[in-house]
Amino acid sequence: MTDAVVSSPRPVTPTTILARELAEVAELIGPSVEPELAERLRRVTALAAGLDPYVAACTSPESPALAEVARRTQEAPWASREVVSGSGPLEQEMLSGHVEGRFLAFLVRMLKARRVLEIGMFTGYSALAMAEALPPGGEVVACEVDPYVAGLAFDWLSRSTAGATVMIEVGPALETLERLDGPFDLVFIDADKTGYLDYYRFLLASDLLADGGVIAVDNTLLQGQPWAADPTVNGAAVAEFNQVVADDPRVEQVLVPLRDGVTLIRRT
Ligand SMILES: C[S@@+](CC[C@H](N)C(=O)[O-])C[C@H]1O[C@@H](n2cnc3c(N)ncnc32)[C@H](O)[C@@H]1O
Repeated sequence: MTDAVVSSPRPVTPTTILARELAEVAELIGPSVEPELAERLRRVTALAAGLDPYVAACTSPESPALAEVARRTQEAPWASREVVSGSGPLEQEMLSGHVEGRFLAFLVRMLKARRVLEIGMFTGYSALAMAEALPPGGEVVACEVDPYVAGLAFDWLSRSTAGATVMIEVGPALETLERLDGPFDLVFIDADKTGYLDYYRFLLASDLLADGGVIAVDNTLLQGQPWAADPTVNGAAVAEFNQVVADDPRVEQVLVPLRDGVTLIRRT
């Protein structure tokens, strides 16, 4: 692969964006600053920049199979790839990663889940993280609209025993949901942000979610856009989603400020 330039993911979470902003502010202010201000700037920058590495260091490591999916995703030539209608541009930053993967796996085990539904699979990292936590005979059904990434995920996941059990459904997720049979003990929503409300409403109106089942929704902090920036279309969609869920008397929910935010929702 000649055009693959391996680059580190850019900051896409409130904390990593904050760390980058603080480092840039320190750069702008320069060295000729009062010692106390310089020291405080150093402290807040260290606080923000050190959080994610510390959280990762205190979290169980990812499996070799997951590390492999992460590595291959980082090395894939996203920039040179044509956008497939409906999916939007795909980029390595979409991958949830080590800590969120362990979080999802923890949920699977805590719920004693047997069937898991993922809406938005990308290269398969979170699907594999959840599949690894399932008991024998359990299954992950993973929806993905983009045939290119679905193909990558199929190839990469089939290299591990747990990954080979992931059932990949290619197509717009809402159409897939209409023909799936429930119930699922855990549903992870991580696809197009403008579709979140449709997925949520469909899940609550159908029998796809098991009694006591949990919906986990990714990116509900969306880089801080709902409260701290002019929101993009996706930011506005997530802000509306969060408000609808917060106002919905049928459910209880908690927004966990993990990475870019994960909201856990269950019927009351
Ligand atoms: C943020 S990525 C998912 C990341 C993945 N869950 C992980 O942790 O690695 C979002 C994915 O949703 C897919 N997607 C977008 N719109 C979709 C739709 N309508 N139906 C199914 N998948 C969709 C995109 O193609 C993309 O691969």
